[in-house]
Amino acid sequence: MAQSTVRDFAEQTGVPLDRLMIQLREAGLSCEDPDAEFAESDKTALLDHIRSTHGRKEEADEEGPSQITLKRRSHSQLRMPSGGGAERRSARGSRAATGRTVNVEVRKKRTYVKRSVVEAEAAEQDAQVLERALQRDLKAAEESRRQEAEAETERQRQEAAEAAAREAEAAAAAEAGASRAESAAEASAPEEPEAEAEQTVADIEAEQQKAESESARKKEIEDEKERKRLEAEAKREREAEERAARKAARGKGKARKKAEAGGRQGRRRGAAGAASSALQQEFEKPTAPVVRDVQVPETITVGELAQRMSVKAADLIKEMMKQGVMATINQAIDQDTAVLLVEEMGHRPHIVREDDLEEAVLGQAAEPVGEEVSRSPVVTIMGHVDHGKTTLLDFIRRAKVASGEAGGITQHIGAYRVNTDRGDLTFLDTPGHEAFTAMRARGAQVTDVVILVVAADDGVMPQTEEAVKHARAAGVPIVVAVNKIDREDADPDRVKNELAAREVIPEEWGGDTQFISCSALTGQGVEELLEAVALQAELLELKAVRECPASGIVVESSLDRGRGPVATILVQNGVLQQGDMIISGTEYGRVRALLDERGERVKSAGPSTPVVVLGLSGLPEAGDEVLVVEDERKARELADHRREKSRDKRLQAQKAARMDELFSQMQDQEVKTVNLVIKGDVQGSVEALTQSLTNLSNEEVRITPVATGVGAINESDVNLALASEALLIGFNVRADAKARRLAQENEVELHYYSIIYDAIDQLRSAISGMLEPETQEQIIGTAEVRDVFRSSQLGQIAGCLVVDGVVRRRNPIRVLRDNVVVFEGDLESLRRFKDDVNEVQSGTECGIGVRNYNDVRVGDQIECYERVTIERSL
Ligand SMILES: Nc1nc2c(ncn2[C@@H]2O[C@H](COP(=O)(O)OP(=O)(O)OP(=O)(O)O)[C@@H](O)[C@H]2O)c(=O)[nH]1
Repeated sequence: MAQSTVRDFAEQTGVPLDRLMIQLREAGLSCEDPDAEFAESDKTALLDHIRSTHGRKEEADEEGPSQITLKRRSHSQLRMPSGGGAERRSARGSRAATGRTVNVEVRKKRTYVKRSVVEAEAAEQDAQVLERALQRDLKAAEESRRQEAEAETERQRQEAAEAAAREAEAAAAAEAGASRAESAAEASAPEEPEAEAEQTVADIEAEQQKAESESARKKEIEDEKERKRLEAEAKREREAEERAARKAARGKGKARKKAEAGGRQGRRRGAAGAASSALQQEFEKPTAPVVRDVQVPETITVGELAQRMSVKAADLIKEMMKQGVMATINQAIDQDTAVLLVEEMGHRPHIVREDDLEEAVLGQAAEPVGEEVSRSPVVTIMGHVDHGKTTLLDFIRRAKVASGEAGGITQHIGAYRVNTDRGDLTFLDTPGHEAFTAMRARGAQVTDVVILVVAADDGVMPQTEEAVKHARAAGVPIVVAVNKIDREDADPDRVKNELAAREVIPEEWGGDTQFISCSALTGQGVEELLEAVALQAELLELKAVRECPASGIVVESSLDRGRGPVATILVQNGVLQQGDMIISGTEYGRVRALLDERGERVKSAGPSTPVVVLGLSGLPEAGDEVLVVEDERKARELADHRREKSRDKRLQAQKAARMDELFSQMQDQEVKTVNLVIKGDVQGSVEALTQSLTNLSNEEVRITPVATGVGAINESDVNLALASEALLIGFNVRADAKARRLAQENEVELHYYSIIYDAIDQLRSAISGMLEPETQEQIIGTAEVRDVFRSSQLGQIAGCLVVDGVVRRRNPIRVLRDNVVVFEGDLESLRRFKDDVNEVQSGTECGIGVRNYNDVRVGDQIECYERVTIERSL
């Protein structure tokens, strides 16, 4: 505490200095110099003195009165003139005849206080002030002393701790040293007393260390407690902060959303609110359009494409609408459309090939490399229905196929290898009916030569023409078999003429097509036909690679109850072995057995050999490529990949179809839909039937196959037919017991067919019933207006001559002027002379009154017509 003088103290307290000096002197303190230091001891003494003198002074004052009060009273009279307010104002005045006299009494009081008392009071006040000041000062001094003492204690404690640490270190060092010294001590015994002395010192030091370490340990515990407390506190604070931050973030999020919305609106409306300005602070607006590299796979959903371009799906959909494409966010679009859209939106599309896995798995198999060897030709027989295709093949392979077929028509592709004198020929027996167009087209793709069968008695028919087109499109040479030459009405030249008209020119006429007259029934000319085919094949120099993984084409597939999926495969390259792992479309499997066209087991099949394969996981599609792969894992991988791809594509097609439907329905609400569920024995038949039935669709009736499949009709087919209100068609298949029961319960009709014509005809007639009957107008008579009369009763009457047909009173009419209809309505009256008649024949004059029309003129024509309702059929 800073030192102060007596004068300072007097100034601080406001007590006059001389009084303070008196007080000090009275307290017995020798204070002559007011600028001398006012020590604490002096202050204490002064305080004691003040406290002690306080009571004594009061006692001393008790001697004699401390004050005297003097009182004086004086009287006087005032004379006041009479009247006026003075009288009233005088409270004590007496009334006189001439004036008034007022007695005035004045009282004075004066108090005298003893000087010593006043001084004592002042001294008392000062003493009180001094007492308070001294108390305050002394208390402050004491407090500072206490603080100093505490600081000192703390310092000492710290020093002790430091010393303890030093000691501990020294002890550790000493211990290390002691172990070293121990051996030395053992060697030098005379040093023992010194060692003892050291021991004593060491004991004391150890005692000290112990005490110190004890205190240090306590301190550590305290520190630990403190640390934990601080940590807990910090944790609480952190959590509180986090909570606050989260809350703030939520608030900000909302604010940002609002800001974004505001920003958007702002941009749209051109108004910038506070929110949009916040947005601008957060994001820097790009100075140039951002061009992105966008990977475009084979199929992609609209949403995903938008994401890859970093645009909003809604914007992309808008762009698509501009391009005339309607799509939803989850709809898959094809690669071409996606590329177009990416370009339209100013980005760079990169087409992603999804065949990498195909290449990796199939490798060499896809592209056969190796020494090429000659192979036998694959021949397809085509022609119009009933022109003798099956009979011809039957003759060639000497087996009765035609007689075993339902309705005498070949229902699906069969592949047969036939040994002839001119080597092996592989025949694909394609049916002649138009329904099998798709299969024929597929057959032509694997075909080297086409035998076009034309019945000599029938000539070129629609399917003959179609076969020519398919062969031409596939670039396959044709050999014409002019069949049924044994028939009396056979006219081979007619066939030549008709085909020449379709640019199939016979060799003898300077063309390049061999025409062979034959009879499939008698076998006449069949040898020549085969020779011609062999010759044609020779010209083609057909080759195949034998030493490579086998590959081929699925000709047909069906589900066999005992053997599972069965596929007829035409091997094109390599040699297919039993035990090979093959993949075909989305199916794969190890070849369990190979069967030839006679149903006999074979171990292998080389190029141009048709073979039945057992062991696939499912039914491949006719026309699918078959490839041998290294192992099952790869085959499975690839099959899965393809399945996924095909599912995507199917999804895409389905969605597109729905959209189409939607739009067409919007355009025309009157369209009737016939849904079909078609099941068949083999894939080819189902496909063909589906196609030909779908082709029956027209503007008014749409035929939609909702489901197709191979195998018996089961419960789920019936359920599907129920749900989609579909006709259930079984082609060469029947419903199983459960399905039959379900169908019966729900009155679902089952339509079984084994001849494709029947299915088509029946559906056609069913659909015909659904067509709206057509109403046609037929003009039944015309009359010319020769004169016009007016009748008071009937109004205007036109005198006419019926020039054509008959005019009937009940039929509607039209009035034509210069062949332009001027009125349409009914007849009011039809008269012949004065009689009303119902009809007037041609060449007869009559009077005609037209209802609600009085402007018939001479030269007009009155046309009488009737409306006829015509039932329609397809
Ligand atoms: N006279 C005579 N009849 C024949 C000849 N070839 C076929 N036919 C008869 O013609 C009819 C039809 O013969 P198919 O072999 O079934 O005719 P297709 O072209 O195979 O008929 P689809 O399988 O329905 O396409 C049968 O009755 C045969 O007997 C022939 O060369 N001469």
